Amino acid sequence: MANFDVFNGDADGICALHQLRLAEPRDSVLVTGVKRDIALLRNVSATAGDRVTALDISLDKNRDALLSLLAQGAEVTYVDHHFAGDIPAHPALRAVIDTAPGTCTSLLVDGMLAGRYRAWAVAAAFGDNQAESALRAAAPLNLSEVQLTALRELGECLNYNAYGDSVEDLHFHPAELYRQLHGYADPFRFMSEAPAFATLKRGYNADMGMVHALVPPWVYPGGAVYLLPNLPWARRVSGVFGNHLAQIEASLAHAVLTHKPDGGYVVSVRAPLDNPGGADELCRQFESGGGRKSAAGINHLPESEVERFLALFSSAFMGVRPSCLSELISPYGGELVNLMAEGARRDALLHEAATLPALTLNPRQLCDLELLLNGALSPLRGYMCRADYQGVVTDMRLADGSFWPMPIVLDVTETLAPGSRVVLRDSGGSALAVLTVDESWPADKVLEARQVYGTDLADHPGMAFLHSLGSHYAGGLVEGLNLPHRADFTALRLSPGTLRERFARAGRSRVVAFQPHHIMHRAQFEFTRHCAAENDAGLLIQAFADELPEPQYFTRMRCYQALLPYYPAGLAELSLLPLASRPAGVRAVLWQAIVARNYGCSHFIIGGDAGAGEMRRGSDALAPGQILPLAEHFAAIGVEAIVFPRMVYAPDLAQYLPEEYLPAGQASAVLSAQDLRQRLDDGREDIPHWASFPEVVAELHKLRPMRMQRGFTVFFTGLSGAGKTTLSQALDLKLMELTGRPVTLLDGDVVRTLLSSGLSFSKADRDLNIRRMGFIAGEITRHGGITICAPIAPYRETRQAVRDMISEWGGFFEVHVSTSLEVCEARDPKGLYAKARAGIIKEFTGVSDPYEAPHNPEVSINTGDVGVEEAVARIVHTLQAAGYLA
Ligand SMILES: Nc1ncnc2c1ncn2[C@@H]1O[C@H](COP(=O)(O)OS(=O)(=O)O)[C@@H](OP(=O)(O)O)[C@H]1O
Ligand SMILES: Nc1ncnc2c1ncn2[C@@H]1O[C@H](COP(=O)(O)OP(=O)(O)O)[C@@H](O)[C@H]1O
Repeated sequence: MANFDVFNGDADGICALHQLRLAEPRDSVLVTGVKRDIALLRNVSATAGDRVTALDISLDKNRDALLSLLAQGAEVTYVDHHFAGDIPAHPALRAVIDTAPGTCTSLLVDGMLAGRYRAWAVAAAFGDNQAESALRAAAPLNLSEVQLTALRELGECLNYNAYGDSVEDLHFHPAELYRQLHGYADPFRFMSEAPAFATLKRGYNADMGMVHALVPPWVYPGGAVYLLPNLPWARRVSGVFGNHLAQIEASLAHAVLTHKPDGGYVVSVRAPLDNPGGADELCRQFESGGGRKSAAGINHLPESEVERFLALFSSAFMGVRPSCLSELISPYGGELVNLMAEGARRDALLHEAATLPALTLNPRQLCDLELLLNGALSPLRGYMCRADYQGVVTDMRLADGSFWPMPIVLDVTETLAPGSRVVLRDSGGSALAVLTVDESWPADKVLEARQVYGTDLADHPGMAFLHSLGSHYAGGLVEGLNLPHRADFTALRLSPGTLRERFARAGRSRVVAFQPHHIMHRAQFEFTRHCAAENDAGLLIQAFADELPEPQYFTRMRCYQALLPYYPAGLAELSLLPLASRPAGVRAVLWQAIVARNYGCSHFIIGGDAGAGEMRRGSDALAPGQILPLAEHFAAIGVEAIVFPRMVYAPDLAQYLPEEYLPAGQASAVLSAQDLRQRLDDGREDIPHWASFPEVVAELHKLRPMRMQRGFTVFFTGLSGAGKTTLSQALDLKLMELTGRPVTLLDGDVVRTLLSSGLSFSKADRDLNIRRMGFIAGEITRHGGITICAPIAPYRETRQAVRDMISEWGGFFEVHVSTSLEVCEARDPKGLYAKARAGIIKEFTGVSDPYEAPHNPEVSINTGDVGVEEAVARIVHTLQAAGYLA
């Protein structure tokens, strides 16, 4: 005779079995699964005389299997509180089924056991979101508040463990969790002693932290529908989250849609706690739906059924709810400017544009124009005229007295006639806008550098920026014809209008802006999430899209995209910001805050970008003493400033926090950008999860593969006849032997006959020759290839330029073939030295032209002393030591 204990994997199923087996111990086969796995009886192969106990799984969903077990002669005890339909009458079936909203299976078992082990039933009732029933059942136990709270926590944690798409998502297989429980008759001892409980509690807190600031994408008068991403934490918390919502807003119904790994959604529905009914009816209208009156779910809701579900949900729960109108921050100056011409006006302008003089905008000017056209620079309606410009430069005020920190003018190379009209084009010739010139004047860059960029220094980046501008400025109104054409990440190029609409639809009244220039790691993620939660706000990540499309840019964007699913669903929006940044310290920050406001943001995070060194704090983004005056200016802008603190990770607390809040004695950890780079270079997988997300690290690995997979260039330099060609050819063969990768050999002679034919041996031509070679080597290195260059390359400065160009993409190894002039001349393999000495060849390196030996080459080889094999071995060794060869 065999025993089978079949039970739902949630708190109610596990506790019900635990109570029963404490009272009536029995060796049994355990049959269970994730909470949604309710058709469990079919997994039981019992025969005559076997005893089957089924707990907390709907009889209706197990009807066929039950009938077949009974037909086999098994004896079945069935205890449950879910929809049962007709209960079969059979002498071998003992059914204790009650579908009343206030009960649960553990309470039914508790009734069967006359209250023995009641505390477990209380925990289960809490876990099943039946707090009132739990308290009623607990009354005779005379528990303290602390004990009641503990039982609630126990129920919630046990219940939480059961949610997931499959048992892989769970912390414990429910059968294993039951076994862990089994040693404890006293739930309080279980909580204080069992490591399993500590694990669940930690997991629960971490997962609930993720949903803390969720905002529902669908809101109805009677309830709200939330969306969770396709990630294990989301699958784990989906059901518990429903209970949590039910408790915090008892008058409303809630549904949580969780993306499933293979498409579609798992759905949890909770009826309002104040009026518990209707959840099961709603869910049963879908093929895989079922449950109880107050809490029900759908195992698989296909994408195509979402609309139908939303319609049924909103009509099932028609309660009255105060409408939550969005009170998004207004645009700066009150109104969102839209400079795009439409309809007949646009047609007329397009027609006129064909006849107008044109200005072709550079990438920076394109960014400025795009922000003007889409309203991000509201209330500006064009480029500033002189009075506005001067007010802004000297006093941060427009002519009308309103605050504005950054000059926005069109820089040109000569004065434009007032009243004239100019068409602004992109480099492809598309007409973007028509400017009516109001004023044009010569730029006073010295004044602007001092006032706006706070500098007189020639090498200040602000000065370089100003010098990149034309010598004159023009101001005047702009009418838009086309937004600058952008081919990359088009779905992320959202205008202020579009974003405002999205925020309003989501019922947002507050939005925090974060404008990163660099990759966001865990510290940035945690702080931004925290800011949004603390301010009951959404988050807008405004990724700067102002650089030329370098590979780093694409990596950056892909990293932001990879990060998004980690935010609670609906919390964060990612959008590209076509803002050409200015190295103007405080003024730049203030300007960017105005732009953020126009995009709908009420809060603005200052600093926090993970730059070349370590993560920059808000205070590091600005010079000391600049933070305080900011407050006043932010007040003028109407946006709340949040200064990014130095975030540290506290391993013992398993969380990030600002360093200043780190409790005394707590250890802290920070992974510096340098350390991260080093680990990436070494191909190490051990980048801690607290430092960055694996998806982000994977993107970085793509951009910066480990050295072994990266391209490199071996650059020989030395006199004619020194042995460059001989060594490079031998190295070429060796590298192919060792790596199996193709190698490109660019010999001085060969390059001169093909790429640089016609070039002389003057200094200028030699430089050009080497730069060409360097460019090609750089391209090959960039794409992960191996290149060997073997020119004379007599000038140090040129070799350094090539080194700089190539090191950006991969390894650069300078090999000085230092064979002496005497030896080279004695060899004179091509008879060139003889000709040079005879004056037949002019400007011959070493004889009548200079050779600047390298100061710090990676390798130095004098082929007068060192044989070819030994020389190649030395180079290979250097490449290995640097990690580029195995
Ligand atoms: N005036 C003069 N000076 C130096 N070399 C001369 C000159 N005229 C011709 N040659 C031949 O050109 C080869 C050097 O070309 P490179 O392109 O390597 O020279 S450079 O790096 O641009 O200085 C060099 O090849 P190698 O002997 O292999 O070095 C010479 O064969
Ligand atoms: N150890 C050595 N390494 C390289 N070349 C050597 C060595 N010993 C003698 N030679 C000879 O020196 C000459 C070097 O010429 P080459 O490789 O064309 O020099 P480069 O390319 O620097 O002008 C060849 O004739 C080569 O056979």
